[in-house]
Amino acid sequence: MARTLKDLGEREAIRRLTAHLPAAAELVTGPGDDAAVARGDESSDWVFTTDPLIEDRHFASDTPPASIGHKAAGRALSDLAAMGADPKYIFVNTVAPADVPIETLEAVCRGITDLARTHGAVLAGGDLAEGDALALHVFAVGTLPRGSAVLRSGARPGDRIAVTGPLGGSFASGRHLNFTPRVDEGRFLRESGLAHAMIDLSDGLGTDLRHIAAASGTGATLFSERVPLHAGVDLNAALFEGEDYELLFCCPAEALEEIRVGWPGESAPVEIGVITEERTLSLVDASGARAPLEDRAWEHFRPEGPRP
Ligand SMILES: Nc1ncnc2c1ncn2[C@@H]1O[C@H](COP(=O)(O)OP(=O)(O)O)[C@@H](O)[C@H]1O
Ligand SMILES: Cc1ncc(C[n+]2csc(CCOP(=O)(O)OP(=O)(O)O)c2C)c(N)n1
Ligand SMILES: [Mg+2]
Repeated sequence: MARTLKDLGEREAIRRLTAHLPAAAELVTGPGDDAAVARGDESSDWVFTTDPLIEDRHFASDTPPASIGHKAAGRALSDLAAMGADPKYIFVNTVAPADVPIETLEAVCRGITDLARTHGAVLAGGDLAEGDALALHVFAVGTLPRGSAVLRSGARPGDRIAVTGPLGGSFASGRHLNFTPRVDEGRFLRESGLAHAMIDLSDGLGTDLRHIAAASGTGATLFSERVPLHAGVDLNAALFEGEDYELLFCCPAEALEEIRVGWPGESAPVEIGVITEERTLSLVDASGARAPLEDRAWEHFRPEGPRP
């Protein structure tokens, strides 16, 4: 019997789709990171990413159009931030049913361009096509000095794990629609040269830390009482709900103070754990008790997964 996406889940399906792709000389980082990195001129690299935003999957149908645009652009900018890139260009393919008012799409577009401008990017093009539900497919292009992208794969045993802000409750609070992508923070971490690895938290800390550990060939320990939580949410929300769009990065313990001193954001990053040589993921609570970190964050095609 044919195996469907529902049988495999999003992560296994992506693994299969990307398993045997041919390499290209100028492509420094292909599938597997928050964005791809390609050689530009002798002093710079290009960074590319794409993300869909689909009605009833990523936003409810009654969402204000400007918020839809903000979120669509914010997700792609967050991926560029996770590489430490300077955003440059955004493209958007808009898919919409025929009865959508033009004013709605104009407001979506304003949501995109307002956020893009804040982060130094411009809307450079796209396409418009008819479809059954509103969907925005955003492509974002950034740049950074040659060889300086912060990858998922650079974490080393002993590195401290830190996040740029509180987690959990993104969907219930509406933060998934109006978050600020951590572009300035990502750029600062890249410029500092102090971060060994970085990822943006879209699927949930539990899964996204797993991506860092897998790419780096390490494990990780999280200290549960250190994970910063948004008001009114518990640790499980922070670990498994997703859509926080904060950055998680790994750096040597002694780098944390220097990072805090130069930090461009409002609140300093919070140290929540440590990278381990042993390739397992675990949670240590206030009493020192250790438990395995469950593997059950957000995944497309998995209706039994945690849904808000
Ligand atoms: N259908 C696909 N074909 C090729 N590469 C893919 C596909 N889907 C995802 N990828 C790649 O797999 C990696 C993980 O994807 P995803 O989980 O969507 O990343 P993110 O959470 O950062 O948006 C990325 O590097 C992405 O480019
Ligand atoms: C209507 C609706 N249902 C559910 C959610 C919750 N949700 C949708 S996608 C997602 C995770 C992140 O999205 P994904 O497409 O996996 O982004 P990526 O990891 O590829 O950046 C979550 C928690 C939502 N935001 N809106
Ligand atoms: Mg995802």
